[in-house]
Amino acid sequence: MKKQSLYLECYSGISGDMAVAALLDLGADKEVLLNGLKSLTVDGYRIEITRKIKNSIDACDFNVILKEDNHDHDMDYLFGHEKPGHVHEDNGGHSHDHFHEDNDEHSHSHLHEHNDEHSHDHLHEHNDGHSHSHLHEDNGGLHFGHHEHRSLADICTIIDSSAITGNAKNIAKKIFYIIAEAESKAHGKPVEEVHFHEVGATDSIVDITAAAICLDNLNVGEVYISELYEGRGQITCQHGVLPIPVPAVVNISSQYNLRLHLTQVKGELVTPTGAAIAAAIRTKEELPSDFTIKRIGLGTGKREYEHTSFLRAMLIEEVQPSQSDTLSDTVWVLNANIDDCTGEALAAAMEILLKNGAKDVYYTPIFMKKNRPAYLLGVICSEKDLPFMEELIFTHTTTIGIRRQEMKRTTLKRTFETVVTPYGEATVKVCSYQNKTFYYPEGDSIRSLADKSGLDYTTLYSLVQTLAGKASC
Ligand SMILES: O=C([S-])c1cc(C(=O)S)c[n+]([C@@H]2O[C@H](COP(=O)(O)O)[C@@H](O)[C@H]2O)c1
Ligand code: NI
Repeated sequence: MKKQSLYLECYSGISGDMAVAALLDLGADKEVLLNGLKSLTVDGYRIEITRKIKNSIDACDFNVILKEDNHDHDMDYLFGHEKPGHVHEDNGGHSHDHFHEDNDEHSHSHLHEHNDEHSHDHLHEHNDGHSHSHLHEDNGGLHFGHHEHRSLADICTIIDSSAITGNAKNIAKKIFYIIAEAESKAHGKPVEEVHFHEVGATDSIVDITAAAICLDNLNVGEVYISELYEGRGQITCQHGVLPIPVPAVVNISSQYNLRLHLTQVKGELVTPTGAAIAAAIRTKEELPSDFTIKRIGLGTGKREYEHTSFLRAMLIEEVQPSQSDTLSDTVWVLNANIDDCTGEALAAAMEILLKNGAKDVYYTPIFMKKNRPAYLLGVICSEKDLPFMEELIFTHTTTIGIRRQEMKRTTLKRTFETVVTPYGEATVKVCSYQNKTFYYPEGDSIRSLADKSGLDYTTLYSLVQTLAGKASC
């Protein structure tokens, strides 16, 4: 039986904890996850898996609750900020979420909007006195109290010495490698010298390993990821104030060709860990045009936004091509309004464009500025041919500007058949749609039969169409 595929719909962004929660909700085995995490040589935390209602939508919530004395977070605490999505447990043993609603004046969220009247200046004060780089300078550089400075090699050792499956280990290490690569680029250090703070802390190791265990456990075939919806503004982390998307997210998106979609939401919707998970697990870029949804999982984030924020994971089954009459793809449409080119030159340009791969070329008579009768040139082409088509238009017409637009296209699948008539052979295009079959004789074929036979085009067209229909019965 064909494996089901995973589709992650990141319309509220993606973070490590959202990914784990969505995969658990999708059916990943909780016991396998908890046993796998227990085998990691990291401690000072506990896991909480609960349900949460967000804007009346029920979703799964995955929480890594750090014990107060966990050294990884000494400095976060001192700075008064947190990694997104994780809570500290105070000495009294009860946890408190640092991600309160915006209107909570005691909010300790490290998400800092400069135009937000509830901003917390104490986060900035540290910028003056301390470097916030998460990179550890070995000689005389700044150290963050008892913060652990884990390198990629340290983290790989932790993962390798755990009891999780080989595949889960590889996924977890790949995610960390992608983050290390992005951090290395952001801070100008070789990958081996990147020392993680926030993203190497206990909760990140747990989030990333948990995502890897869950994905492995779901045993999916392909993995599709939607565009990553990202917010805007600035965020304060150990580096100080960073623009959103943060450098690590931008680097990962660029390196792994993840599509970002910028929204008007204030705040960080895509974290480096979330982007790295997306980059590491995606196996195919284009979501199949036809699929059925077998199961849905929703994972919440910890931050509160106006929109209902969750990561939606779906187990999907592609509808096999034979079951569908149509194909879906993307084409580009180029346009230029031309008022100063001769008809002869325009005809030649059309021929050149068609000869060089344009799917279609057309002219529409228009009236344009200054009451000028003119032509609108339209060229349909594939993405790969786009630069060459533009070159040909600039070279062979007088236009000095070309508009372009990407368009989704649905086409009927077609086959070509040869029909034998008393006057020679003709080619017929055959398409099926909703249980009906259509026969479209090729125009050039009919014209050549008309030339040979002396019969008119319409008579020959219906003859060929009838013969094609009969032949297929
Ligand atoms: O600590 C590191 S390495 C770090 C680097 C960057 C860069 O963009 S560079 C950003 N951040 C921010 O820290 C938190 C935690 O991210 P997780 O992926 O671990 O959830 C987040 O706000 C990042 O933007 C940290
Ligand atoms: Ni960084």
